[in-house]
Amino acid sequence: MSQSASTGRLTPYRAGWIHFTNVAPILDSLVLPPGVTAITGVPTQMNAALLSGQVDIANISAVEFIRNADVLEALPDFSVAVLGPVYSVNLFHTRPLEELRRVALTAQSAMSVALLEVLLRERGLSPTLERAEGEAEALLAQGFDGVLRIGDSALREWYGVVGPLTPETTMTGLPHAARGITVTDLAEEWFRLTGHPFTFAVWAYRKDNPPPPELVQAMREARRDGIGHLADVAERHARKLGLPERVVQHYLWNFRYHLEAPDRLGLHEFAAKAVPGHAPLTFGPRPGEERTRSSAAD
Ligand SMILES: C=C(O[C@@H]1C=C(C(=O)O)C=C[C@H]1O)C(=O)O
Repeated sequence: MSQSASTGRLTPYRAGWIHFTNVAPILDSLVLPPGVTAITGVPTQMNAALLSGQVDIANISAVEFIRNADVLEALPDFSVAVLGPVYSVNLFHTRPLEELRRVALTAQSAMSVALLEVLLRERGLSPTLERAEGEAEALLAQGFDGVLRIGDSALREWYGVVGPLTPETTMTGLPHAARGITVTDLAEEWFRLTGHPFTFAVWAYRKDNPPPPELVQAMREARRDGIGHLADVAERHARKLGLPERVVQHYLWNFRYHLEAPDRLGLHEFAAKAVPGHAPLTFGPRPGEERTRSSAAD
C-alpha cells in the first residue's frame, strides 16, 4: 500500500515474482499489504513485465538490472546468490567444454545465458548457441552436445543424472558426471574463476516508483520466517518437486538472500565483464535508513 500524504488515497502497487523453489524461503509466507497484488512467472517473463511497466517490482535476472541500471534501482538487502555451486543453473554436456559445438539455451533465463557467455569467452570458446526447450537428456539425444537449464527442472534433472544420495553421501559428495553426461554448475565455475559469490537475482523497481515500505517490511518478515523454518519449507517443496527432503534442504540453505558485501562484489564483477559501460548500480536505502536517505549509488 502506498499512501499519498496529500490525499491519503491508496495507490495500487504490483509485484511480479519468479516463484522458483529458490525463493520459497522469502515468498512462501509473504503476506502482501493491502493495495499490493502479485503475479508470477519465469525470469524472462518477470524481466519483461518490470521493464514494460506491467509490474512495479520484481525479482529479476541480475543482468537485466545491470543492463537497465539507468532506470532501475534494487532493494539493498535482497538477493538470490550463492558462493560456489547453485545446483539449479546447469550445463549438461556430453563432450568436454572445449569441444562443445552446439549448445541449447532456455528462453526462460537471461542470467544464466549471460553467465554462460562470460564463462565461454573467458576460456576462448565459441560454440553455436541456440534456443531450444525441453529436457536436457532429450535434447542431448537430438544432437546438441550441451544444454543449459535453470530452476526447478534443472535441479530435478541434475539430481536425476548424478543422484541418488545414499545414507553416506551428501550433495557435495555427488559426482559431476554419470551415464556419459557431465553437469557443469555455472555458479561453481564462476567461483573458480573469481572466488566471489554469484548473484542471480535482485529485487528491482523503477527509480521513480519505489515499493511502499510496508511491502519491504513484509518481505523481510517473510524471509526471517522462511529461513527460521527452512526444514518445513524444504519438506513442502521436496514433495512438490519429487526430490528427497535432504536434497531440497541443502539446496535452500546454500542460498544467500541478503545481498551482502560479497554478493555485491560478485554482482559488480559480473557487471564489468558482461555489460561493460553500464550505468552505476543503485540500491534503495538500507533497513533503518529509509527516512534519512532516498537512494545510494554503490
Ligand atoms: C539460481 C536460479 O536463479 C534464477 C535464475 C534467473 C535467470 O537465469 O535469469 C533469474 C532469477 C533467479 O532467481 C535458478 O532459478 O536456478
